[in-house]
Amino acid sequence: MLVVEQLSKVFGDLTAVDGVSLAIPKGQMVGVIGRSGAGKSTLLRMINRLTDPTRGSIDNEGQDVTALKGHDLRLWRASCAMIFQQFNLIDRMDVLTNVMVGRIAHTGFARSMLRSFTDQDRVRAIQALDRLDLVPQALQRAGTLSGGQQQRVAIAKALVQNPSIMLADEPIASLDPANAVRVMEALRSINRTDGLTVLVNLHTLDTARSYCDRIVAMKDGRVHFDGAPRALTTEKVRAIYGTDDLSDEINEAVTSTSLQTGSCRPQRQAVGT
Ligand SMILES: Nc1ncnc2c1ncn2[C@@H]1O[C@H](COP(=O)(O)OP(=O)(O)OP(=O)(O)O)[C@@H](O)[C@H]1O
Repeated sequence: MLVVEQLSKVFGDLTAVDGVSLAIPKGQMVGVIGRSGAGKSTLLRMINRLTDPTRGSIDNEGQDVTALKGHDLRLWRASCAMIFQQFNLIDRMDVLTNVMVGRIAHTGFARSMLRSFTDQDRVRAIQALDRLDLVPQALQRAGTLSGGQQQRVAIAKALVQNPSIMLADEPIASLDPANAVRVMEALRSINRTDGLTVLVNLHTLDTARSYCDRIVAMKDGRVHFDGAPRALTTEKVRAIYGTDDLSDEINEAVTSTSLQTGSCRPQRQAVGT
């Protein structure tokens, strides 16, 4: 169980995250939604400890994450893998090496930079690429892949860290709908098959509804809704996104693009339905 209690982050005069408390059971897939600036990224960055909280606590399976330093902090960051909108790959390096760099917390920085990886690292990386249908691209330079492929390489790189939690900060925001579906399917498959806890920030309400067990909606740094997708009623959506005009759809301008995927995918929710 990942437990966040009264977590806050203050930047100067701005409270970006304001007293957020969440208890996330192992293996849950949680979508974090909300308008731009609601505090979604800051929340994920604090959980990974890329940003230090101003107040509050983070506890994972009884470990006080907020207190971690040095080697223990590096291990936490590895076990709590982060995926970003902009992939964070080294463009001129081949895909396989990019993925093996994910082993840095286990192999050490020097070996990783010298690209001195073990056969076991290579096997792990190829297995991860295989899961994401990327073995044919293993020796290609990362910068030559499509955005969707690069994001899947980033997921493979996260997988070789051997994480127990995966944090994805708007992983599909730069992708076209077809690639966005592949990335979301990959995250859900990892969640379902490996039992990894997944927290994913999304601009797309439909995507959160389609893929996540639970939706946490943030507004002005606070949790405004926390529950099952079906409990997120039109009224609640209106309040979260601040749409006053009751005849308006919760449209792309508010929730970004909508994904149409293969099965059991609800259509875009219109206000009043
Ligand atoms: N390092 C920082 N210094 C100052 N202000 C920051 C910093 N990081 C974030 N903020 C501010 O904190 C608020 C929350 O930002 P955050 O990126 O967490 O929101 P978000 O919901 O993820 O938005 P988006 O969907 O646009 O990424 C914003 O007002 C943002 O400008």
